[in-house]
Amino acid sequence: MKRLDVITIGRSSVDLYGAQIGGRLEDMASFKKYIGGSPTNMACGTARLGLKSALITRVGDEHMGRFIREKLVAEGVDVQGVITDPDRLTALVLLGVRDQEQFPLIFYRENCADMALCEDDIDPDFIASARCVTVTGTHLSHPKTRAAVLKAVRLAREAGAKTALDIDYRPNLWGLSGHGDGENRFIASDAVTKELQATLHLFDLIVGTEEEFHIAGGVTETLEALENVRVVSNATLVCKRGPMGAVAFSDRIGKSLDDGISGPGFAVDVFNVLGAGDGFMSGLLKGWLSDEDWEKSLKYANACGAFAVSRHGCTPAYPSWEELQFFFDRGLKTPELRNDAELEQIHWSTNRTGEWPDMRVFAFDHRMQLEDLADELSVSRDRIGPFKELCLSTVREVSGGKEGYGILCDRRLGRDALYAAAGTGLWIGRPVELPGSRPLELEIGPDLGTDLSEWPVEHVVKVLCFYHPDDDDQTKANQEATILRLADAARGNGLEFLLEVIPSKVRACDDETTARVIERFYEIGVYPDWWKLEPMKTDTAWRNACDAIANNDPYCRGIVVLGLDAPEAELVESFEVAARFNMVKGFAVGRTIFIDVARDWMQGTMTDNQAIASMAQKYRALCETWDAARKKSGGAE
Ligand SMILES: Nc1ncnc2c1ncn2[C@@H]1O[C@H](COP(=O)(O)OP(=O)(O)OP(=O)(O)O)[C@@H](O)[C@H]1O
Ligand SMILES: O=C(O)C[C@@H](O)[C@H](O)C(=O)CO
Repeated sequence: MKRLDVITIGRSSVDLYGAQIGGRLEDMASFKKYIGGSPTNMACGTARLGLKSALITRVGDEHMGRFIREKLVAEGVDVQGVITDPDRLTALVLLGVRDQEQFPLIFYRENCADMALCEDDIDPDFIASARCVTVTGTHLSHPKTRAAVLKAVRLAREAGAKTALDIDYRPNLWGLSGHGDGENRFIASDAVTKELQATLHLFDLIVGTEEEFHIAGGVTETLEALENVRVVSNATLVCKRGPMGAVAFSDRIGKSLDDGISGPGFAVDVFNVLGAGDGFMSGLLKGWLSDEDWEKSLKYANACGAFAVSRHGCTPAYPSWEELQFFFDRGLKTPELRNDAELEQIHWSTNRTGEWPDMRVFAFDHRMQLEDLADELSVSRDRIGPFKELCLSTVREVSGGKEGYGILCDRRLGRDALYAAAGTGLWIGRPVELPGSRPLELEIGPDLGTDLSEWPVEHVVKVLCFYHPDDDDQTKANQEATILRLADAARGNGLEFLLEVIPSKVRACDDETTARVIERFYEIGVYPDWWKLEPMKTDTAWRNACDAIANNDPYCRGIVVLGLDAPEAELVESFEVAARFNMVKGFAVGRTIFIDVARDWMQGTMTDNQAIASMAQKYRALCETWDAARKKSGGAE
């Protein structure tokens, strides 16, 4: 049994995708940053479909190289074969969606890292660990990279693995056109045909568009080109036909393209054609390597290609396996897949990266309470920011760099702590509500989307709403509209969303109350990544709440229990009940940890180190209590 299903090999880049649609690249004002490059896209696309994938490439020893590596890891791609080149820069691609057909594109690949890939980079043991090696055409364009790729293919064949080629013809990358012509997909060239034909016998599967078979076959008539390829290769040939889907020829090429095994395309609205081929190949590999027949493999491939054309970006568009199944089961509802709310929710929640099975969150996003305290003590409110930095130091000391810890911190008073926490591995939630407001008002805005567009993607949008299902209709409608707008803005900016509800501050609650709140928010279309719920006293109340979430959003990340300034003994008791439910991932507690310390430190009767030590002791004790409660429950439900 081999460890890996597929190794893809070749180029990797950062795709800087124009955020505006329908304009010239000259006029793009902002760019979204994605991983890119055909084999990189395929490694990610196949991993999403559940294959064990790896990539062989080179990236630069800088931020963009690290971005590619980290993103691949997050997507579940094995990066053993991703080499950091000490001298060269990671490749970049700048591109835009001009219209449904055109995507002006500039390759920044002068002497780039992935073109330094060489034979020594190919480790025979690594190649032997995979069931398939997949190559894309660009790296056949240069003697050094070609030697590396062909070594990998040869080793794969010797080890009994399958081999696949996506012709992936980019004339610009064969030196046939200038910098301004990156999007050109076909320039006839005998030299390219010759290079390609010399390798085609090495593959079991060859995939290309009609134009790509034209370059491989050396003629611009598709059937004749396929025949020419068949002369030099026994591979199954899969010819992509855009909206018409694709056709596979396992042996003889017939008299018409329809004589092959045809897989029809899906009738979707075209938003962005670039990257469809890599999505297609991901689906095809999933089918082929799962021993599905060509009909089924083409169905996977065409669906993945359709997802790609109907969304922004290449890899961000590709579906997860759960999403693909859902699409096949439910069927196409609207040709604009990116506007299919049900599908988008599954896309978002099943492709979200990072795991948070344990959440030990120190919440110090309090604003009103700390301002009141400073005023009461007649000390400057300027002391609050530095105090929040001590809170952050406390978390870092207790976590010791381990996973499963986090903070809730605001920007208005806690900017330095908030910024310092980025990139440390902590989970970071950031509040947006106007403290104490009811009906809910937000501290950001009024144009939420613009405000959130400035947030780092690792910040989770946290909102606290004092909401009770028995509120009057006006209050409910008002609060729901605000939450809905916020949830949309968070999603639109690629940010996770945490919804905290505290019904008990409004009126009496029973075992159904929290579950009713949860049901209502799903009913209006709010799907929080996280729920922050107050401690409930009974198993029944927790079970009702967890069921309400599981029934509406099986992919929800989970719940954190809040503290409400409860004494430690009470928290311990509430943790024990909550920890019996697997959906509860941990706690987010604040004042129980910091309020006494804040008072002493602000008055000047406690040093920084004493403050950290005292808070660390309380926070650590809570972490231990949570861990013990979790362990005792045995993760029961
Ligand atoms: N308009 C469309 N409607 C539905 N599906 C499409 C459409 N265009 C492409 N696809 C799907 O994507 C597959 C690949 O598309 P295409 O032939 O454009 O690949 P490509 O040119 O290799 O893409 P890339 O831009 O990644 O190089 C098609 O075979 C089909 O399954
Ligand atoms: O190579 C391109 O056309 C641009 C890439 O950056 C993109 O990610 C891609 O490889 C699409 O096939």
